[in-house]
Amino acid sequence: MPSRFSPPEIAVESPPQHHRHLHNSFNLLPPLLAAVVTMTLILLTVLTIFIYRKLSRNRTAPSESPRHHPCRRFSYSLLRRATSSFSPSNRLGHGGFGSVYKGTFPSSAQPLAVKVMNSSNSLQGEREFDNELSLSRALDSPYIVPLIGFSSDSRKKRFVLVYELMENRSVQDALLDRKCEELMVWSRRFSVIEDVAKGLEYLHHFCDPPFIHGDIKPSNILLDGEFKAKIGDFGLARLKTGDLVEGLEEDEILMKEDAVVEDNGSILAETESVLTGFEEGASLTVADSHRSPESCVLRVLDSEASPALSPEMGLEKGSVLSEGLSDMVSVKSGRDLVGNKKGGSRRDWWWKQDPGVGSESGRVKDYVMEWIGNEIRKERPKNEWLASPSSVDIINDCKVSSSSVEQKKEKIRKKEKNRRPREWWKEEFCEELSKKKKKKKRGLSSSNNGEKWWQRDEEMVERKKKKNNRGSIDWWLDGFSGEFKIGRRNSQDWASGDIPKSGGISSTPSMRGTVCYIAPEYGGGGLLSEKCDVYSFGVLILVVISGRRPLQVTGSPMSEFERANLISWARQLACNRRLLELVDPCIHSLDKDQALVCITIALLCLQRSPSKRPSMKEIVEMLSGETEPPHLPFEFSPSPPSNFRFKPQKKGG
Ligand SMILES: Nc1ncnc2c1ncn2[C@@H]1O[C@H](COP(=O)(O)OP(=O)(O)OP(=O)(O)O)[C@@H](O)[C@H]1O
Repeated sequence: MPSRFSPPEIAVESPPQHHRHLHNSFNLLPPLLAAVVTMTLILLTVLTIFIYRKLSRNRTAPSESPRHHPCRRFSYSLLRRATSSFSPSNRLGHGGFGSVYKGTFPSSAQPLAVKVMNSSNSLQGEREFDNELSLSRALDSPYIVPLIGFSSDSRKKRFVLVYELMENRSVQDALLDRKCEELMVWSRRFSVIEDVAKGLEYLHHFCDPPFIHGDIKPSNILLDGEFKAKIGDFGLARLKTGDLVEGLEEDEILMKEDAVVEDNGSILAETESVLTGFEEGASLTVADSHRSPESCVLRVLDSEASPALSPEMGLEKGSVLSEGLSDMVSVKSGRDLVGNKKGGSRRDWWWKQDPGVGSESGRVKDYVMEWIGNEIRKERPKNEWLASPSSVDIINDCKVSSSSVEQKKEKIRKKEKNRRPREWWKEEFCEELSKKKKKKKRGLSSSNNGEKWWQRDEEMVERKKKKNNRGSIDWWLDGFSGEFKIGRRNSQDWASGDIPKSGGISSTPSMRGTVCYIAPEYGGGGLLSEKCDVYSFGVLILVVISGRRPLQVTGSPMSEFERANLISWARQLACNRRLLELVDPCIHSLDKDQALVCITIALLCLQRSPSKRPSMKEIVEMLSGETEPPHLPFEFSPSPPSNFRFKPQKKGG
């Protein structure tokens, strides 16, 4: 019988205690690892989300803009790539505060215009950037250049604005420089005028809050691919504080009578008042006298609002601001200027013949005079008729006896061949100035009697009309009222000129407009009102219709001197009922009625009294034919033929 084998009992030793612990640890390891990995993953995810959100906010964070096209923040490197490192070949143009480049994002085909503000040397660029950004985001109209985005880094002083590209660039560029064939059709020019009028109407009356552009001129009117015009560059724009502006319009200007230098329509007065500002602590930098006066931007820099000018920054009164401002007539002004007449006559600048003695005024004089002289010489370098009064005689003699003209011309040509040309135009201006001086001495021009300056002005026009024997230069100078003017300001002006801040919009009184486009009352120290835009729009209409700059010397001598000042020429043509002569001869398919309406509107806009200028709403109605333009004011009524002529030198015997 098989015995049952029972295995020997093996004493099973229980594992030692530390082994059990080890075993337990091994058991715990996987979940522990899992926990660590999970935690790490969670941390990484959170970190990634954080970084991603930060990056994406930097690149594309939508602003609180009410616009349909949200204004986005772009990284500087993205914009650099979009413009091939701001390559000069992509440069579309250059303004007072930097350059504009064409670009495209790698991810989209939309072409862009990238404006890089040069703010390395002054705060003005940064200010314009802030101003433009705050305002443009609030605007949404087919007549305004859309702002797509921006990039800003105040530490590195990089401020960039990104706009929709306007294929045909500015009116200045397309009409005055390139003379685009497309703009030689009347309907296109008319639609440019209409579009700008509607854009300004939107700014003044429909957008919320309403704005004043402050710098309407051809280089700020951009043309898209179909030559539709849009208003751009809101760097000098301000909030239109309706009641304040309208309420102050007349009273404040009246109060500023003293601030406005006697306005008798003379370029000398205008030029002088600019210079007077300089005598009192202004600064001017003019890098290139070949550039036209309208390429100069007047910016009055308040000493308090402009740390760029503070002594701590090493800049003193009258010092040159910066390279970047080189095309600007910049006037440092402010409360310290109140009545601070320096010793000597305010008109002394003219007679300071040595610009090198450190006088800023000398430089301004040089600028204006050199520019006119350059223009004249540039166009007709061989025309010795310009060289001396005796040459002018030849012109006059031409009318009398054409047979001897050639002989005389030849004689004078030989005589003056090696002589430095006498600049007759300078002499004329000097003559005019001394006449005014004498007049003032007699006290004629100081009578004030509480009249508004424009009333005096209009009376002067009437007086002038009655007076038939006007000097040759008077007539030509009529249109310059305000175009070159910066009047004195008193502390009250500055205080009242400071429109209260609202919605982060710059209210600094430190900015002006552009020479030739700036309204006389604003250049003369008044407030910026929507009527300043209306005035600039008037100049713009004349430029668009005539295809000429507001100050331009070209072509044949006699007619050109007459036309050089576009505004006075238009006024003169109105008096002589020859308005259509203003129309660019290159224009075809002209609608004469439309052209007459446009010129009439321009003249209404250019009235010296801001309150007499029409509103943009009224202008749009006139342009659309809804209402008839009113009759031109009395100053444009027909008068006896102008006495404009070159003054022949009296000959002995
Ligand atoms: N959105 C745009 N599309 C195409 N071209 C543009 C655009 N914006 C500006 N430009 C071009 O760049 C030029 C310079 O513009 P910018 O606004 O910087 O200066 P400006 O208006 O000429 O002078 P400033 O601003 O000093 O008065 C314009 O004249 C225009 O030709």
